[in-house]
Amino acid sequence: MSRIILPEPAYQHGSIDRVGVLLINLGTPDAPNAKSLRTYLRQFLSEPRIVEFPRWLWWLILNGIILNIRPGKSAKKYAQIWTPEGSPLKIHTERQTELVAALLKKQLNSVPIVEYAMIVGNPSIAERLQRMREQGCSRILVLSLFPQYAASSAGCALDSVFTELGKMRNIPDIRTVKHYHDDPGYIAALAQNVRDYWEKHGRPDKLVISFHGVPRKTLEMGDPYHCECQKTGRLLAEALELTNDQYQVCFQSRFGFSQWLSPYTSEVLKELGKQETGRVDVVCPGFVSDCLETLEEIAMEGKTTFTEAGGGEFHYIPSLNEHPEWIKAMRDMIQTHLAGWVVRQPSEEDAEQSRKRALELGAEE
Ligand SMILES: C=CC1=C(C)c2cc3[nH]c(cc4nc(cc5[nH]c(cc1n2)c(C)c5CCC(=O)O)C(CCC(=O)O)=C4C)c(C)c3C=C
Ligand SMILES: [Fe+2]
Ligand SMILES: [Fe+2]
Repeated sequence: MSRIILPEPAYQHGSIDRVGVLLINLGTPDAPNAKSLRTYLRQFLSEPRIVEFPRWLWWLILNGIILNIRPGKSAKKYAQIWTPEGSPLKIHTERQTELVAALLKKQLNSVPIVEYAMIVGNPSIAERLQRMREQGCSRILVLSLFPQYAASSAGCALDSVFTELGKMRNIPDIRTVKHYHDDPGYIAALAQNVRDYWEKHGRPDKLVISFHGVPRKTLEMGDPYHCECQKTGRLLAEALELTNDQYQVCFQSRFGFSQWLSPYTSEVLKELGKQETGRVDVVCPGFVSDCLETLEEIAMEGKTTFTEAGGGEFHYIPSLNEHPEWIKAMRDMIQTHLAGWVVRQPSEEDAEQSRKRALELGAEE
């Protein structure tokens, strides 16, 4: 396949040499209607890392069946979670970007340009990489907003970045963070978010820890996603000091008819309902922003499944969204991976720690 290497403005000696950070999330439709959903689903479901099927056969199924039925159905679901400012996924991703940029600015003396992009829809990875190059970014750190690596999520994000870099003449330095399912800052933020919720609303009989599913065959083909989800689940339960019978890891959002990772969240909730469990809380650590899959599939559909089967109270614990511990965890990961590219300045917290230490030392003398 031939590839066009794009022209660039003439090279300038002494031109600005900036560091950029690109956060990547999945993407969301532009509006909750069938037309926008058709565009979104066509792009999403044409990604070879999302649907691994013989191309010609998948083209027929996608265009002949799925794009005629799913856009209308999905649009109705999106309409239930849409806000006056737009799609929750986009709003949270935008806010996270602004907040982490502000924290980095406090701590680094060479301030990186922080942008976000979406694998599917807008703003696209191509557009944002181009914009970062125009702003003088010659070194770019890519952090995908999927803590657990799956070929269909973080893999897809990295693939799209590499495709765009492959078209550039003057390719920037690139660093990538492919996963952080066991990062201590991420786990501490998840645990704090759950504790905050329990402080306000009390505790459940069972904590259901639900992750987005993927086809089971991808596990057999070497995708680490299943193991990374299990590890996040275990570390979160340990941080919350839960015993084995107080939590359950499971997988949601099955698409199509093949076997996906199990147990399925819907079946777990039905079973807990049948056992007349007094209260179930569900948390979704794989989604750092609330989106269709958490707000509709879990908080609405999941609640109905559980209560109709005979269960008592159902609570959905919101995603990390703009939780300060999560923003700090992102900042720390970014700083770690920018090592050597930017110089760290002592933060307010560091200065405070030094003042305290000086006072303690004074008292000891
Ligand atoms: C968290 C990581 C995700 C993985 C892994 C993932 C795999 C995956 N998804 C589909 C099919 C669909 N997913 C849809 C929505 C959606 N998926 C994720 C995340 C992961 N997907 C998010 C964050 C969202 C919500 C986006 C939003 O706008 O709020 C959809 C579209 C909605 C619908 O019509 O149901 C589809 C389709 C597959 C096939 C797959 C792995 C093979
Ligand atoms: Fe998905
Ligand atoms: Fe779903």
